[in-house]
Amino acid sequence: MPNTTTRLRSVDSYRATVSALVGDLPIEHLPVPDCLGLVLAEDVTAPIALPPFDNSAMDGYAVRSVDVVGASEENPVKLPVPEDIPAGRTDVVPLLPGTAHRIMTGAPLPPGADSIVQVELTDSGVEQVRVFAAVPIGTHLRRTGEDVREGATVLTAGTVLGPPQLGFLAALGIPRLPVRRRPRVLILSTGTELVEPGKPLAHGQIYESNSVHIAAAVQEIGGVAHVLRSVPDDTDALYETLEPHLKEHDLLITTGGVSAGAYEVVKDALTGEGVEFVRVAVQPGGPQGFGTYRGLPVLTLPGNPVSAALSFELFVRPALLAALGNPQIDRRRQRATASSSMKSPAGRRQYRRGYYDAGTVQAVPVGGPGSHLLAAFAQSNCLIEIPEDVTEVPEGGEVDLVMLIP
Ligand SMILES: Nc1nc2c(c(=O)[nH]1)N[C@H]1C(S)=C(S)[C@@H](COP(=O)(O)OP(=O)(O)OC[C@H]3O[C@@H](n4cnc5c(N)ncnc54)[C@H](O)[C@@H]3O)O[C@H]1N2
Ligand code: MOO
Repeated sequence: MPNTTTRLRSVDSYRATVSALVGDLPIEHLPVPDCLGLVLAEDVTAPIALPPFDNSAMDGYAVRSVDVVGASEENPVKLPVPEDIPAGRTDVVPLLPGTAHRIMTGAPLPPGADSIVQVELTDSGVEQVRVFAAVPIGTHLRRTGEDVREGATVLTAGTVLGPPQLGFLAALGIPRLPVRRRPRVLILSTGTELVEPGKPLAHGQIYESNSVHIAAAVQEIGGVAHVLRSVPDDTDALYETLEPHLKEHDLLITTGGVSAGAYEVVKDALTGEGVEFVRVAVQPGGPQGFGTYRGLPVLTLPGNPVSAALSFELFVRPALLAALGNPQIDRRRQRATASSSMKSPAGRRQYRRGYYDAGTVQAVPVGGPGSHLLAAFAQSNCLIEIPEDVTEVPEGGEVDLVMLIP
């Protein structure tokens, strides 16, 4: 009897299943430059103040403001210049009343000085200097702790580390950061018809593309992708290919071989080996599998390229982001009006590829619902989400979008 009674899992419950399978990644202390895109696992306090010492914001002369009162082009004030203080000078050279030290940007302010006269307002003298303008106290000074006080909490756990955060933490002299380890994801495509790009295609063969998409998507969220050579529809080939790699990874993602045909290599190889095959109420992306194969968490995605990509987007991406400690696991959403009508199967949440036009606030469906339409996906900037209980969206109807761009 045909198996038409398999219970469909809801999108939300399957998301939770995948997140629980992936779990949290362990915390490790990584060199700051290696942390781009990772997430702080603990709060960071400032080990030093920034700036760490009072210093000059300009190339010029450190003076006491009272010594240059009344200075002008016509009546310059002449001061002897006993010291030159380039940036990086570490000894302390106090300023005596009635003198000026030549000083460069970033050099420590000499005790006794309270202002900087920038070089453009002087004759640039070396032994002595003529100052052509008065400066109020505090001119062109950068004060200790003005940016950060020593001991202050400067970034909190959950902060995503981009270039500004990494540069700032380096400025504090912090060499390593507590972050959750990058997920190491093993990727295996299956299908006898698959050929590596660059090689000739025979009739009936296609280029393997799922692993390229999935690996890029893993890397985009901070993971490390390890792509295996694709395997034909042969369970022994699948076991042998996986065997050497089961230990050093956090997750295995396979694509293909999970539906109802005669050669379902992933289903055949992993049924009874800790992997459960289910159907999710989503289109594309219905046939899914999850479990643990010999200690390694596994997600088996359907082979159709858009189905595999959407499965990653809907289930794997949020799970990996959560595993990394990222508080922002969902894409930005947007309301829009549909530029044309769309049909959707009853009881399934459909994701159509779309183009969101911010000017007209319209969502334009790109291509049809078919899960082989790769060009349409590549030309999209959003997914149009059609809920389970909606079978038709009329032209001009309101839709929710999942934005694929920031
Ligand atoms: N009788 C039924 N047939 C199908 C059903 C079903 O319920 N009953 N479900 C359909 C749905 S929905 C999907 S999705 C696919 C999933 O099938 P598989 O996971 O077994 O995937 P394959 O059959 O191996 O491949 C499907 C399709 O995708 C191409 N493909 C596969 N891997 C790659 C790759 N790495 N790169 C590029 N393209 C790939 C493959 O050539 C096929 O065209 O099953 C439906 N059928
Ligand atoms: O549900 Mo399949 O994943 O449409 O293509």
